[in-house]
This record gives sequence, C-alpha cells and structure tokens, in this order.
Amino acid sequence: MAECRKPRLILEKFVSEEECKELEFIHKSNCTVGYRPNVFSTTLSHLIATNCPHLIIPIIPLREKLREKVEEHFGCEFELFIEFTALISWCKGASIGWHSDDNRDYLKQRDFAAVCYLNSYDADFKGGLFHFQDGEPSTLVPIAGDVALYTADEKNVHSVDEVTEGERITLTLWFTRNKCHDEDTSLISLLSQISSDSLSPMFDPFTPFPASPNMYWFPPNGSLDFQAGFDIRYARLHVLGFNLCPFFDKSCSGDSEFGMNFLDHLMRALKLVRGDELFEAEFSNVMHILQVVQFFYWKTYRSVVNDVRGKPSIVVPLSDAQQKTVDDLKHTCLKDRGLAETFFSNAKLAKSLQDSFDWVSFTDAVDDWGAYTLQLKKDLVINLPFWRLNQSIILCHQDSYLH
Ligand SMILES: O=C(O)CCC(=O)C(=O)O
Ligand SMILES: [Fe+2]
Repeated sequence: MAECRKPRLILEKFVSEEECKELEFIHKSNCTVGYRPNVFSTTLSHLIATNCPHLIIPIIPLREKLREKVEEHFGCEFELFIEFTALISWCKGASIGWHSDDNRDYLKQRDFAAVCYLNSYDADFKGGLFHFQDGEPSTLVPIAGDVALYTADEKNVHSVDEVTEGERITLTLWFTRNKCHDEDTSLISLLSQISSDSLSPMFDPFTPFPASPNMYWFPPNGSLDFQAGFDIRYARLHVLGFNLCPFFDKSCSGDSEFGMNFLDHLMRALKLVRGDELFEAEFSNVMHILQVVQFFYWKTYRSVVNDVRGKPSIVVPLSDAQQKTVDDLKHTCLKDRGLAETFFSNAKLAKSLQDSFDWVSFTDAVDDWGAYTLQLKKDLVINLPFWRLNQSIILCHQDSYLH
C-alpha cells in the first residue's frame, strides 16, 4: 500500500441534498436508542432484522462512492472493506471527548472513518462542532452534504462538542483492510435468511416490523420498567402533532384489551389521530405509521384546495371512548413529554408543518410510500443474487431507482 500524504480530507457537497433528505427519512423512521447517551442509530443489520431490507438500497451508492474516495485518497485501491455503516443522530446533551476511532481493543481493525453530515449546524442543531486535536483544519462546522474522511489512528484524535439544541444527523462509516471484519459478509448472510415468499413479487411491499420495545425506549439505562423516559417512535409522532389510537375490532369492547401491557399496542394495528380526528386507514404497527408520516414530511406534500371537495371522507371524529384510549396510550409512551419535545421538536419546522397539514395530501403520501417501498423491493430482489455471488454489496442493477 502506498503511504498516504494527508491523514484527513474534507469533501464539500459530496452528498446531494436529496440523498441527505432520504437518509434522514430512513433514520427518523427506523432508529433505535444508540450506544452512547442521547444518541440514536440505524444500522443496516437493524433495517434487515425489522423487515426493511429494501431501505438499505438508498444507502448503497453513497457507501460505494465513499469507499472509492477513501481508497483513492489514502492510496489503498481495492484493499478496503466497509466495517460498519450507521445513520446516527445526536440530541441535546450528546458529546464525545478526545479519542481516535481505533482506541479500543475491539476497534483495532478500523483503519479509516467517513462522516457524512446530513443536516446543518445552526439551521438544524446548535453545538456539535467537530475538532481535530492537531493539524488543519482544526474545527469542522457540520453542513449537510459535507464529508470528513480521516484515518482512525492517533493521527486524528478528535472530539465533538455537546449538542445544545436540535438533532445532529450523520451517516458514519468505518473501513478496514481486514476481510474478517467485512460488514457485507454478515449483511449478505442476514439478507439470505429473508424468506423467498416475502421477496416474491406477488407479496406486498415490506411493512416494517418493530424490534423489542426496550430498543426504542429512552433513557436506555435505569428505567427499563418504562416508568420514566419515553418511546422514541411515539415521541417523533408527537412532535409532529399526531397521536395513536389502538385499533379494536368492533366486536370486542375496549375494556377487554386493558389486561395487556399498554405498550404492546405499538406492535399491533393502529390508527392515526390528529386533534380530535381519526384517520380511517389502518396501519400494521407504530413503525408502519412512523415510516409513512416521515415519508410525508420528507416529500412535504401540498394539497390543491379543489381536490379536497371531491374526496370521500377519510377522517371521522374520535368518540369519547377512543379519546380515552388515545390519551392512555400517549401517557404510557410519553412519561417525560418535555424531554421528548426537547430531543425531537424543531420549532421552526413544526410551525410550518402544523399550518400546512391536510389529510388529503396525507392520503396521497400513503399511496406514494407504498410505490416507493415496492420499487426499492424490486431493486433489492434483482441485486441480491449478485451480492450473494460476489459476497459484496454493490448496486449493479437498478430497475428504475434514480436520484
Ligand atoms: O459525528 C461526528 O462528527 C464524529 C463522531 C465520532 O467521533 C465518532 O462517532 O467516533
Ligand atoms: Fe470518532
């Protein structure tokens, strides 16, 4: 391997705005409580395990482009494997002191890091500046689309200031020369376990299936009895003005359901509520709803007033009994409502979203989410045999998935 000249490289506007927004959508609709305090993450293996293997597709081209760039800059063409890929967000209170990325025995295989900033300092969060201990540049101000590449060793001791407001989102990858730590091998093995039925074109598009409730409960330590903190999925819906109504079969009265753990309702059929309006469509579980809602805001739908008149009724008023169930579920999921709002609300955005929301556009988003999901599924199905054959995840066949 040729010795590289510079131990770090900053790339401006390497990730397009549309890619940033799509990855933000994937993270906000699938993340779990992360590995550090006030940090949330979405790994590729988690996407596969929660029946969303198609959602790795939008990440693959960027992952490949980054690998090529790291190989080129550090002079190690065709030698590198991706060791780990994650979408990561840091909320108020998250920070990391001086460290290098290979500073633990179990991280020694890490040779290089790539951090892609998916949103921007000041506009989306405060604090969260990145510093290198030595050399230039000494400080990075995260701007959506910019990327920092650096060696994982002591040449790049770095830190990140505490985030003081908002949510700071990145796509972070580590690279290794050691084939034994190739992330693709384990991802392909997980992908190979997906049943051929669910990959069949006859089958519905993938609907997310939640992991265990503790993976979505904040804080991760100390309150796993669910008596403090909040469910991060509910919290994200709450800051956008939504609530959830457990869907009961008309034949069974609400009361019979109270025996079960109320949090279990998030794993079952639910309907979406806004104010005193109940949206009539039924969703499979909270992850399904969260994905559609985040998709809606990613695409920021706008309705044309004339359309509204011709549409059939899609919302009904909540009954008193339903209102009580909605409130019960909300109180179960949001023990610390203030903290949930501190972490996830974006005051500027919230105001414009509240003003522009309408159910007709939302109905369109439900359909478009289905089409988007189906397209990604098709792309996964045509690529998977090649990934298995080559033991490497590179998007070689795209049906019509375009950025
Ligand atoms: O998000 C960043 O800017 C860097 C994060 C970091 O240093 C790490 O995860 O090791
Ligand atoms: Fe780091």
